[in-house]
Amino acid sequence: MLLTYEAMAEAAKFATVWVPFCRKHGIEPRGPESYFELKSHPYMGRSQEDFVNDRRRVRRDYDEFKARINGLENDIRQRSDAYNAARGLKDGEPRATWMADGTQWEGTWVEPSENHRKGDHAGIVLVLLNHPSHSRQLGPPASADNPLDLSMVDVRLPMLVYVSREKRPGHNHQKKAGAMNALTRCSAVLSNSPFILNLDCDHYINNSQALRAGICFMLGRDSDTVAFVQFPQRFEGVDPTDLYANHNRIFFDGTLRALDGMQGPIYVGTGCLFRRITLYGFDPPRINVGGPCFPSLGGMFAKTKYEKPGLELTTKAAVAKGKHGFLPMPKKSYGKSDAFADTIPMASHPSPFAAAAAVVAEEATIAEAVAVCAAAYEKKTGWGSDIGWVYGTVTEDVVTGYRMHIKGWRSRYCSIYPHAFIGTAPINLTERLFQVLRWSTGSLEIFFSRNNPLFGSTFLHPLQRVAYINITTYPFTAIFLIFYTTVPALSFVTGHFIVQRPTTMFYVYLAIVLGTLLILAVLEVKWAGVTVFEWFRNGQFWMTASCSAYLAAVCQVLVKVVFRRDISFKLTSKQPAGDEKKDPYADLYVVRWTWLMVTPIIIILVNIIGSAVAFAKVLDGEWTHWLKVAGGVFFNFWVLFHLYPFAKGILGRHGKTPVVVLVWWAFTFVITAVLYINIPHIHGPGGKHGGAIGKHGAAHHGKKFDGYYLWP
Ligand SMILES: O=c1ccn([C@@H]2O[C@H](COP(=O)(O)OP(=O)(O)O[C@H]3O[C@H](CO)[C@@H](O)[C@H](O)[C@H]3O)[C@@H](O)[C@H]2O)c(=O)[nH]1
Ligand SMILES: [Mn+2]
Repeated sequence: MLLTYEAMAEAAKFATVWVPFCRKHGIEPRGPESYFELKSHPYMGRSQEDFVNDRRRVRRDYDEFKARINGLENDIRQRSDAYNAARGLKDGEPRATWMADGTQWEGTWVEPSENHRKGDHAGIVLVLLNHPSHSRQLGPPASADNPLDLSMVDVRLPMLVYVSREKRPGHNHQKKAGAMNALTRCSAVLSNSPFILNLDCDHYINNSQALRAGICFMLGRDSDTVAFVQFPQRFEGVDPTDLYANHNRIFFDGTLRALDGMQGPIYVGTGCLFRRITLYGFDPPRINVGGPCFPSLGGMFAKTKYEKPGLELTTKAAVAKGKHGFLPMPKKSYGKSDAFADTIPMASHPSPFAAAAAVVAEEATIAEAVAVCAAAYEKKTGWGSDIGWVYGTVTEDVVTGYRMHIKGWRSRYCSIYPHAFIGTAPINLTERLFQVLRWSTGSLEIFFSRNNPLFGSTFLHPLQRVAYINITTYPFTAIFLIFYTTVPALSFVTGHFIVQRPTTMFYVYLAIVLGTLLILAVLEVKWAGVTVFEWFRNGQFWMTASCSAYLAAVCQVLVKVVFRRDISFKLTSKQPAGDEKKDPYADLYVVRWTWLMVTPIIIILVNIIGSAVAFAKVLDGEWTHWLKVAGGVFFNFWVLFHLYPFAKGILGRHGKTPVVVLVWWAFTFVITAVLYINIPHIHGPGGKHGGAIGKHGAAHHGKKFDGYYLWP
């Protein structure tokens, strides 16, 4: 979109002031919006006058910059109208969108028309900021049109390029994975940096040292086997009590960190630093996937399989094979561009900086960059299967990292404070459920693909394989969970119990399961630094997601596997443009109905009704051993406790009042109990008076007292 391009152009212009200002005064965070919103006193410990003046000046520039951005949409429209009017367009002729320099925009037009609409437009590569020089470049001293004294500050800016890949109807553009692959080729031609940082569009850099921290894991001793460095995802804009566990603390601070002790964390799609050549399908120079916990276990495979592979162009073997001969895949799997293939040996040089000749973005280079973004570029190549981000699943991240791990590459986890990157998360229940539906569907898609971790190569650390099996099968927990959360409550209504009289084995089994859970909980809270409250939130949302989204994912993927139907998805909606000043969490209380909500609602009802019936049966004298019933009722309440955030969510604005959910639940409970007691035919003939009449009733009676246990 032209709007994106012009916004980037404005940002590039503002950066010439902002970046030197940040370097001069050590500003943190580097996002101007977050920086100017800081509550803490910004003057502390800084040489007063110079800083205050600079800050005031930059603040003004920033406000003007924001105003210009907000006006862009209008500017573009007016400018285009003027150009179109000057051209004397007739009715029905397409109304072009015009760039500021008086040329027609090659991408999507404000009024879409042929070749200029979403999914049907040319590829565009526009260089906003060119390569910086290799050496330091000091700025000018203060002057009339440049009030900041930058004579002691390096004013270089990194290269900045706008890329929009070609889109044509009838081509599968492979969503994000396809976008990343096009960008990878494009950047290879333009700059070919040996490392690639990947961030989602809803993320920003919050700690200017993040890149340096990540690179340490790539350049350190013995680090040449590290394929990528994954940072935990952190979010802002999440409601303070994190109703739907958007922060995902257990996953980021427990699971990912634990994986660091084996072969390394999985790739989660954003906040990840890649070694470029791993994306091209290269093998690691050595296999040393042991990690600190189980070195011998991981290292038992072919430790010396690769003695210094021919990664360097300069080795005799590589020279003998020729420039392209040493690629891990036949040259044609990389596509038609020779210019792109030529960049690969450079990127794989062990000391890339020594080898990198300064690339200059001139016309021929840019034409090549456009060519590698063509819609048909990947036809009959290895892109999306053996090279680059992997296609065929909506969670391209997990499978892309997996394919590196099975080659024997390692990955590292890098958590720093202040958080490296910050993104946004969907706080609306429906959005959140759909997000989890997408993740769980994607995971299952991997399980039912050629990338099933059961069959991955033996270079995969054994425990890492277990982790990958977990990551690709977890949605199946839905089936068991639905059973656990409904059958015990239903047993109260029907009077049939699965476990009639608990055996010793039953108790032993129960103790083992509970003990394991407890150990896990202690580990997670003590060692991952997750608070008990966050731990409960994670449990609560796990149950909500499992009985709704996971279940739907299982059904969806089974349909895909059996009927070969493709699954389509929409993006997680970004923060709504509502009145954020009034209530930043307004979206939390918006109720948007979806089928995903049906199962949790049924489970809530079943559990309330189950406990109410049990209660009524005791009151009624039908069951006399009420203490035994209490165990089962407690279990029902335990289920309800987990679904509390969900219940709050579906009540919308009413859910804002804390007790409202409980009032509803109590109401349902009482109504059910009263109905049960007063409508005799519900509980069978003669039930009210001890049920001595029918054979049927009596037969039940004896058993009921023993068996409220339902935990198989
Ligand atoms: O056609 C597409 C779709 C998505 N994206 C990018 O993908 C990102 C992730 O999409 P989002 O809607 O924000 O989904 P989330 O659920 O927040 O994403 C998480 O889960 C995804 C896997 O399902 C990963 O790809 C993401 O990196 C990870 O943050 C977006 O920011 C875009 O940058 C594209 O470039 N093209
Ligand atoms: Mn996102």
